[in-house]
Amino acid sequence: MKHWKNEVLLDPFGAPVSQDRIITSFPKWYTPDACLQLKEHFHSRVSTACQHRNTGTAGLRLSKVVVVGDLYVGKTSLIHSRTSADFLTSRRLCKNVFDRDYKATIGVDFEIERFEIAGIPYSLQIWDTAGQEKFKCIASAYYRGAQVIITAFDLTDVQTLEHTRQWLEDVLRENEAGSCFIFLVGTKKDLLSGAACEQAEAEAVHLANEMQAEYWSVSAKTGENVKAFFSRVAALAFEQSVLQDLEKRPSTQSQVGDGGGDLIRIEVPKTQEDKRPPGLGCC
Ligand SMILES: Nc1nc2c(ncn2[C@@H]2O[C@H](COP(=O)(O)OP(=O)(O)OP(=O)(O)O)[C@@H](O)[C@H]2O)c(=O)[nH]1
Ligand SMILES: [Mg+2]
Repeated sequence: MKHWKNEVLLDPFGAPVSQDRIITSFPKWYTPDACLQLKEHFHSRVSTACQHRNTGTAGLRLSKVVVVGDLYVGKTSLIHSRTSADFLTSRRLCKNVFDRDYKATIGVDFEIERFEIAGIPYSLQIWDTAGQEKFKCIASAYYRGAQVIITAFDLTDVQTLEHTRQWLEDVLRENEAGSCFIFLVGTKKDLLSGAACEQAEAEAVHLANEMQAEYWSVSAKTGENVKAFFSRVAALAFEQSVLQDLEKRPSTQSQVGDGGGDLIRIEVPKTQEDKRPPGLGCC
């Protein structure tokens, strides 16, 4: 059983999240050719636990997301971007401001992104790392305890795609094998179209399968797929957290109830299939 090393509990009575961070149904993948899970609904045990407000500490926890990739690929812009057709005025995912000029990240930075998933508050702690070689040793000190790894590359620069393999290896070295959800994200989709875009995506999907990663193409400039992508990340991480919380309860039987009145008891299956880390080979 994995316990997230950076586990931090949040105030359950924080301010409500904005409407667009409310996730009620399981968000879909970008392409079925490179996705972590092809299902369209939350796991039945997770749905039941959410309905009965019996998600344990999962709803109070921060899940760590580490974003890596070459310099200038657009990691910071992706983290801060939200859907908007206006590059200048688009509200950022976390900060609600936008700066079109390049400002290299120095070492690391992080943002907390709050969601409400199936009625339960849930937060991602998104670590934005520097792509510049000279900051690598600082950034790598923060790789440990990642539940999600996002390896980003620039769709217009094939070299940055080739480097994602090394970035992933570096993060995986600091984490338990098979314990992380891995995403490969092609950025700056607005700069490519037609055959060039299809070609870049095909190469990325191929690599994503080798990396056992889920593939997404996004644009921080137009906001295309940004919200859908982070919703997908949040939902997968949330579901895994709830399932782990249910599993780590004292017996193999979990109580599902609202803390008062009658309780329904459900069997928590303990099959090999059930224990497999959901980040790998689920398609
Ligand atoms: N056209 C376009 N430009 C983008 C997009 N995303 C980022 N950029 C630009 O790409 C440049 C680099 O973006 P950053 O987000 O700072 O890149 P980074 O990966 O964080 O770079 P480091 O912090 O040095 O590792 C900036 O000038 C952004 O405005 C995008 O979706 N489309
Ligand atoms: Mg940056």
